Amino acid sequence: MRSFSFHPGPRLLAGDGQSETLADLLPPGPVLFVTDEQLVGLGLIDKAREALIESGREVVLFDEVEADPSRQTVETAVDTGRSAQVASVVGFGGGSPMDVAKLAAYLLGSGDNLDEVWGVDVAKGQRLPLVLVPTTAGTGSEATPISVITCEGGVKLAVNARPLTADWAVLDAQLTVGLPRSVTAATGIDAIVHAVEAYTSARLKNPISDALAREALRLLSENLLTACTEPANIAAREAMLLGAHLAGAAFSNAPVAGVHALAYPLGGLHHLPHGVSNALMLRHVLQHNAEAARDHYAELAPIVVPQCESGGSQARAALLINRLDQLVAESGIATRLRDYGIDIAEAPLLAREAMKQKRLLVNNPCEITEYDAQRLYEAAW
Ligand SMILES: NC(=O)c1ccc[n+]([C@@H]2O[C@H](COP(=O)([O-])OP(=O)(O)OC[C@H]3O[C@@H](n4cnc5c(N)ncnc54)[C@H](O)[C@@H]3O)[C@@H](O)[C@H]2O)c1
Ligand SMILES: CCCCCCO
Repeated sequence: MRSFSFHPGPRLLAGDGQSETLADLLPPGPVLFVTDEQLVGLGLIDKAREALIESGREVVLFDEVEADPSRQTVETAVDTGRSAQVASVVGFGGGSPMDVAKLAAYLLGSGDNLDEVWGVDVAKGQRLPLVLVPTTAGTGSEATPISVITCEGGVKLAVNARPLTADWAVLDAQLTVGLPRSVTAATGIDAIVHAVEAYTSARLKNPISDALAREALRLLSENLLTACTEPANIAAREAMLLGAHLAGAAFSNAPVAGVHALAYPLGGLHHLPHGVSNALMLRHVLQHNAEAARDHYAELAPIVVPQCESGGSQARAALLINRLDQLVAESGIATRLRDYGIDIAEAPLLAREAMKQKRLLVNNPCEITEYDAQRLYEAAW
């Protein structure tokens, strides 16, 4: 067997109503509860917050997280937690609040500054106790040691280090039932991209990530459209949440690549939702990769197109790409850059920005040059 390492994620607690058991997972003392205003307004945090208060804990609410959170938001969350001398942190929401919560727990616990810890395995300090509760399905952020922050000029930077791994992830699909169709679709596609890119990750692909990615892709591809069309279908919602978590565990160890690298500038510069950015670039990057990743794509094809055991690897790879593209379209996501007011003349700038994501591009099955990226953005326009 080729040598590899694998880091398991947080301990997992799953099932209805589990988000109300947070008090059992946290030490005594004030809790920094990181979420966003919309979730507060929807009442989604109420049961969890009330349970913490009933347990005798002060809940210090930080609900200022925006989509694709900024450095400033992280620093404000840290200031809030430091002022209240919190003993633990809860991240409750989609990837945006969870990423802020991870960094707040780390920076409060270690005393490091954010600018000291960007990159892979730079953060080596201690963090505060941390529990993550995802409400989208999803980034899988609750499973990863990663936080992605949008910095000056729209450049997305990441902290990717084991201390950011939460103590617990709590999967409570009831929290995702109210996801609007557009968010269900975008976050579901993001999870599918995590699974596919982990399976073809050039440097760190490994048997455990492969197994997680395959099961994630099965759960996600079988349930995405049901979750979109039947939002109250709890079985579909559970499958999506578990699939997103497994995909997060997969890419934590076999990192994402070209689709994400080209998606980031669309989020950073145009504030497109993260999942939409991935959906826009998915078909084009997979087609670019098709020759280099043909065998791996062919191995994944029967998961999303069950009757395709026959046919050569090239044909099955094409079936995978076409089926995923069909899922994006049927989920209702508009799939052209022009649909979001982006001018084709921006392709060179977007390509230059994508090239900054070298830590992602090195995981792609084949090279993506700046010219390739420009061409892919033009194809996506
Ligand atoms: N750390 C990681 O491993 C990782 C992985 C992928 C993406 N990300 C990051 O995650 C962010 C995107 O996260 P996201 O796609 O989950 O979206 P998000 O957290 O930005 O939320 C998107 C919108 O959906 C709303 N929402 C969330 N849950 C809801 C619910 N249950 N019902 C109704 N509305 C709900 C939010 O209020 C928000 O308005 C990006 O910053 C991306 O870079 C991180
Ligand atoms: C190191 C960057 C990892 C990216 C996570 C998916 O958005």
